[in-house]
Amino acid sequence: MAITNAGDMLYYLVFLIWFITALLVHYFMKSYSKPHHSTPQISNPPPPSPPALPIIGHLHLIGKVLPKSFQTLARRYGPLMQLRLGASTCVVASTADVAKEIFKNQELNFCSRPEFGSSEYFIYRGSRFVLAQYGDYWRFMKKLCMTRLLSVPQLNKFADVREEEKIKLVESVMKCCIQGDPCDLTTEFTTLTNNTICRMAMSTRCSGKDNEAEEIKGWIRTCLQLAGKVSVGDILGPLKIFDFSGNDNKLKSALLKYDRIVEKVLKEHEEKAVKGNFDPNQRKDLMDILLEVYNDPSAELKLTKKDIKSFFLDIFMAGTDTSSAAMQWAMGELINHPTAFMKLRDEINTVVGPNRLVKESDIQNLPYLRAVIRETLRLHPSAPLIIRECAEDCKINGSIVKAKTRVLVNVYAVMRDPEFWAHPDEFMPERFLEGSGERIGEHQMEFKGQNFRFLPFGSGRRGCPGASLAMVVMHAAVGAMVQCFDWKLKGGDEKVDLSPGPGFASEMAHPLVLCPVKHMQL
Ligand code: HEM
Repeated sequence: MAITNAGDMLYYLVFLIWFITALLVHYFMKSYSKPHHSTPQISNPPPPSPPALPIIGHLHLIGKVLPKSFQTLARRYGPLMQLRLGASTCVVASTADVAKEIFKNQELNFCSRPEFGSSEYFIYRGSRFVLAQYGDYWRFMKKLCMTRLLSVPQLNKFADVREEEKIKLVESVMKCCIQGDPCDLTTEFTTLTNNTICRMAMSTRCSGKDNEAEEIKGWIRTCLQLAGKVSVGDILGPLKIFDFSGNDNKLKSALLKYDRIVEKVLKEHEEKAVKGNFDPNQRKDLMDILLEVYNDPSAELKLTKKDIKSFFLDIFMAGTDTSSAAMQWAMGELINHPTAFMKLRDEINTVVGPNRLVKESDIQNLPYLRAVIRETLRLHPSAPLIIRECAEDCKINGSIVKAKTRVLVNVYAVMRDPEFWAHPDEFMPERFLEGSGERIGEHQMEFKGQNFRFLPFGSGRRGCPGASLAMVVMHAAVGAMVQCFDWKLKGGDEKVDLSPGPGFASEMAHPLVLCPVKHMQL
């Protein structure tokens, strides 16, 4: 990592001094307190663990792509292993059988998420639905998501909004074709998902003339980036209170700015409702629905405005980059597999014809498109490490997992397990087609975690409530990109670089910039 300024330099110097001192203190304490007799046999052993170093634990064994590093370690230490990354300990699950134990057989024991990274510094602490403990607040919000906010009838009411945003995406790429410019698909897909969620959530767009929405998008992006950096705090343990890098403070200030703008949009929605400007036939956006619940004296739980603002931050953070990353991977894989690309285009041509754009209602008649999206999510899950917390001591795979342990289900490893998947590292959409010989689950196209080999959206009560929305947006957008354009690589590259980026998420290491060539006239 390059040190770029004096602040960074000071930070690294202080960190180094702390690190060396702590290492020495740890060594001395250990050698003085070493027992002289061998420790008795433990009847309930913890999960197996690689040999650890003082202070840093297993950090030295971890490469920059976390799910891949964990997959490599699991081959040696088994499907359930314990790792210590600096000050934080976690248990990593890496096979479908162990995932089933966690997500199904012992579901209630693993229904909470731990506080991690930035959560202590969030101004919305206590209101975060994504990080909520399994309890009344989480149950209330989840029910609201499934029955109203992200339910299929509510999604259907906004089909026209998604159609408009998809057309804007096609027009924007077409503009690159006409001008002969390369097209940054990373930005295009992120704009699509941001705008779609923003319009469905609070009837504003995140680009063009709408400055409020543009600002919200900017602050959310900053929050996402800083939240990732602040997770390093987990590794520093108690020393994170010193906030050497200043990221915690930057995150707090970005969140306050986000809070101010969303508060303003909230007021506008309230005024509209009070003035009676609200047309009863007009569809309600998510903010209208949440305000209705906020004002409902008979609601099971009293929502606060902080809960509402926090919910929007959660769905932006959980829903935009995840969907955008999956679409980038799908395009990258398709371009590197021209036979699959042409097979998909032929299917769209046959079902949709040459005179109109593929739309959401076509998806059910496009099995190969559905197989392409599923195969993309199998190879490149946007949330490769699903984080849960164990409520009470329990036994899994012959080992004891202690209460309050963080458990990471490495769905990246599960979905590339050679025991269950033929040629697990190959992009082969055909495996998801009926009669392929590779049985996925009850239904060949199942994607909500009912079988425990295919888990892109997690599983059980805590599974992703945005899966249906993500699926319709991704199918329609990738379908349109294949239907309308041929894609050339920049500067003589032969293949799209499909290296994964660093960290927890599974984004591409480099932005996906390609040269589109018009194939279909709209
Ligand atoms: C390709 C796109 C997406 C992927 C791969 C994805 C994946 C996931 C995964 C793996 C989880 C954890 C599930 C578990 O613990 O079992 C999750 C949780 C969640 N996702 Fe998604 N997601 C996507 C899109 C979305 C969208 C579009 C939204 C909302 C608009 C959303 C909202 C959420 C929320 C609120 C949670 C937390 C649920 C809870 O804790 O109860 N996600 N997602």
